Amino acid sequence: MIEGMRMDLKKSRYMNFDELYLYCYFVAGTVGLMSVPVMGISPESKATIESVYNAALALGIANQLTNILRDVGEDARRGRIYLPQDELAQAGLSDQDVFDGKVTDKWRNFMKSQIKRAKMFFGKAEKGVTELNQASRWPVWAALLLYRQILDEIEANDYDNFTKRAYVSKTKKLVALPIAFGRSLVSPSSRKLPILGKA
Ligand SMILES: CC(C)=CCC/C(C)=C/CC/C(C)=C/CC/C(C)=C/COP(=O)(O)OP(=O)(O)O
Repeated sequence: MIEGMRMDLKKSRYMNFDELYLYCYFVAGTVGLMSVPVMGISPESKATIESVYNAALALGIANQLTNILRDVGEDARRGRIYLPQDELAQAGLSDQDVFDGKVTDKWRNFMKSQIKRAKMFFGKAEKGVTELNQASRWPVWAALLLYRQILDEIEANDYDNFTKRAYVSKTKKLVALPIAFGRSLVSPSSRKLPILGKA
């Protein structure tokens, strides 16, 4: 984690997703990994320990990617671009376009693919939540559902993450909590098929 903070002080550009992933791993993936022994794995879980850690790591990465996508405008105003440089170029975008902050079709398409990838990490994370101890499942489901909705809000803002800060309304938060609670009642043993434990 300290390495990630060091990296953030030294770097303001990421050449490709591998570099960005490493940064996300350091600053957020590590938080996810450290949470597992604190929260505990359910005694009923038949999943491999490795698969639970992988899900926790994925939630850290998903959260950090979401943070980055939400804060594009704010970061650009501080001269920072966390988006992968090669993917920006492939989309026909330059740093200057990010600094100019105009929502164009190129930007929308670029953002769609970035959001899709972040959602994929949330998907990986979902597979591990049920394996956690009962008491930890509700807050983790709540955090996952609420944070993932920030991505939906970026879409709802027509991908304007330059001038708008995507956030989840109080009403949507209140709706998410009972949904998270419902999901937290699913225990590892009540699963029909063991979906974890395989590579
Ligand atoms: C899914 C399973 C099996 C377990 C759960 C494991 C957990 C709790 C994962 C979550 C890890 C987590 C909370 C990561 C934090 C990521 C994050 C959003 C960091 C934000 O850091 P900054 O970049 O300082 O934020 P700002 O940009 O808002 O300042």
